[in-house]
Amino acid sequence: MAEPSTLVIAVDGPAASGKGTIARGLGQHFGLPHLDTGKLYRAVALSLLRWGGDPESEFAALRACDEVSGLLDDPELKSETVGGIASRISAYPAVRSALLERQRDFAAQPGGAVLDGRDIGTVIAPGARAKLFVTASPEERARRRFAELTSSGLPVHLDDVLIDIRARDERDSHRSAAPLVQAEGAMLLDTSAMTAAEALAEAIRLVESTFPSQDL
Ligand SMILES: Nc1ncnc2c1ncn2[C@@H]1O[C@H](COP(=O)(O)OP(=O)(O)OP(=O)(O)O)[C@@H](O)[C@H]1O
Ligand SMILES: Nc1ccn([C@@H]2O[C@H](COP(=O)(O)O)[C@@H](O)[C@H]2O)c(=O)n1
Repeated sequence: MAEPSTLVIAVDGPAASGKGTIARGLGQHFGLPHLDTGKLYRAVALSLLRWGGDPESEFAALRACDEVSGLLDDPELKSETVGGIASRISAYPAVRSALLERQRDFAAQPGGAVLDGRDIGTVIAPGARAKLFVTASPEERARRRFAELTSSGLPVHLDDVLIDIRARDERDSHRSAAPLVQAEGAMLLDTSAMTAAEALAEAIRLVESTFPSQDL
């Protein structure tokens, strides 16, 4: 199989499904730059939080988009508070439009790129060569998020994490602007019963299945 010269890989899926781990691994495997697009929405949320803007105001959230670049490496991006606000402000069409060009430019790099998020295969890079929709049961995703948060020393309860995961799924899947759906042509990867290494190996296999066969 010949590896295509331009390889854009779109990885979408719900919260804590493991899409970021897979997308990062695909980037390393295929030598492609990777963008976690959730960070952009989290940065808008963090900017809003620090400035004291109202997450209920689309106008305030749009203003917060100006501050994204300086916040992308901030450790507070990972907090559940920021993630919750991100899932609210990401429903605003004005916020999605403000972040669109940056993501499309990343996807258009020579050679290709890997992007993960909620609307990569539907809106950002609908022409991507390989599209994956990564999922896992809400209970398994809650366990993974719980383990991640507790290992960072954050005191959380598993039940609360599950409630949060379900609320996030509901908001991300039912908003009118770029809802989370399996894109046309996206290959489903359910990682519920897989280790992270098994999930990456399967993702690599699925991406390689889209390569053109080389004539011998
Ligand atoms: N197959 C797996 N089995 C167990 N744990 C996993 C697996 N895949 C990822 N994880 C762990 O689950 C947590 C969430 O994974 P990851 O950050 O990749 O998910 P995500 O879908 O990108 O999350 P989000 O975008 O909502 O932040 C991480 O701690 C990661 O190490
Ligand atoms: N392409 C994307 C990426 C993310 N979002 C929203 O941001 C929230 C945080 O994302 P994480 O992947 O870091 O959990 C998420 O809940 C989505 O609402 C988005 O809309 N589109």
